[in-house]
Amino acid sequence: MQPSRSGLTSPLIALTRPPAKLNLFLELLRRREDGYHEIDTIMVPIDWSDTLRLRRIERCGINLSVNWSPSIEIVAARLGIDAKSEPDRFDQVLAIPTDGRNLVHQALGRFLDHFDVSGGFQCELVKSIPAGAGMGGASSDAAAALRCAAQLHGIPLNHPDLSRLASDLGSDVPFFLGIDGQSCLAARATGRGEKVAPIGFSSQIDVVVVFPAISLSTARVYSQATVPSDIETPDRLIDALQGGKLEGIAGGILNRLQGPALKIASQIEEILESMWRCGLIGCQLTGSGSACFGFVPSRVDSVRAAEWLRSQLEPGAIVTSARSVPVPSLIELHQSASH
Ligand SMILES: C[C@](O)(CO)[C@H](O)COP(=O)(O)OP(=O)(O)OC[C@H]1O[C@@H](n2ccc(N)nc2=O)[C@H](O)[C@@H]1O
Ligand SMILES: Nc1ncnc2c1ncn2[C@@H]1O[C@H](COP(=O)(O)OP(=O)(O)OP(=O)(O)O)[C@@H](O)[C@H]1O
Repeated sequence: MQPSRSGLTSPLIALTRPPAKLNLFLELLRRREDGYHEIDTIMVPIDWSDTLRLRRIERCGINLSVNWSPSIEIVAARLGIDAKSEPDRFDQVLAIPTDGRNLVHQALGRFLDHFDVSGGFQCELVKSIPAGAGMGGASSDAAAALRCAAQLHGIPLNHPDLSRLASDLGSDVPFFLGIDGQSCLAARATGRGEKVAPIGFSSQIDVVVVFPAISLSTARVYSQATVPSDIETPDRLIDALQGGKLEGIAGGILNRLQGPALKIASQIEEILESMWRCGLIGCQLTGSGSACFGFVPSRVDSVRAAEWLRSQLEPGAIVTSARSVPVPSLIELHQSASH
């Protein structure tokens, strides 16, 4: 803790903005005995992000608050969900737990146990990334919580135990944690997704992302999927990413979970059709869905395409222009105003 002007100590707040991810490529290699699938996936983080603030407290345990940005009412209105007439749908899409069901709560609990540190954490999470969207929001929040907790306790961010904790929390969490503190704009993940290797790639990618107001369960989508007999590799996509050629990137994408997700939620097909009609290229579902993305050549194009799609799809979907950013997200340290 840092001494304040009054001579008393004032707790530090760690602030970070956990990004969402898009799966540009996702192939299923094998179904394992433990129910997971061996996958080969290429992920890019994007600047559609949540905000997480963490501080140490003397009291044991975790105190987590979750709010939506700009507010739950505004997000619900954009999604066309009415809390009074559709309470179940409202809860399914917008209710985010603040207890041990939240991956941030689990991450911080495991951190406290594993490193056997005293006290607890107070955490404020502001959600912007939709849940059950295939954008890895919960996983990114969990990785951010682990990194902020380590930072506040003076544990090196490349401590190998953090990777183990991340992998135990979920298959997508290690990607957001970063590899040995290196920053990367794209990575290939194998195993069940926990073995992450950065891809040497320095350009930025501009996309439009549409969340169609449906939360899909990752386990359910995987359970409907079939491992193909002809397995594809992401080599063409990796070459195109390294060459910075948009047409090549759009031509190399694949998502083996798109078929099963569309079977569960056929309305995603209409969203993809609108995206193609709008002139986006390489339109595809991300992860286990329900969000979809398409590429554009520049930021100006993504803003323009997002505006047009918004006029067609909102309310009923959230349309956002986004750009690739590096993982892990930066951590800012601030002195808390009160203590
Ligand atoms: C779809 C992706 O987001 C693509 O990046 C990930 O593969 C999912 O990662 P995640 O949300 O972190 O998933 P986990 O929490 O590890 O697993 C949730 C459930 O999804 C299924 N699952 C997940 C990952 C994987 N490689 N194979 C699976 O079959 C399992 O039924 C598992 O019980
Ligand atoms: N921090 C969190 N943010 C959002 N959802 C959370 C969080 N912690 C737990 N959840 C629960 O997890 C589920 C969705 O998680 P998540 O947002 O990771 O799904 P997803 O976007 O489909 O991600 P993935 O790509 O990993 O499958 C919801 O049921 C939600 O209630």
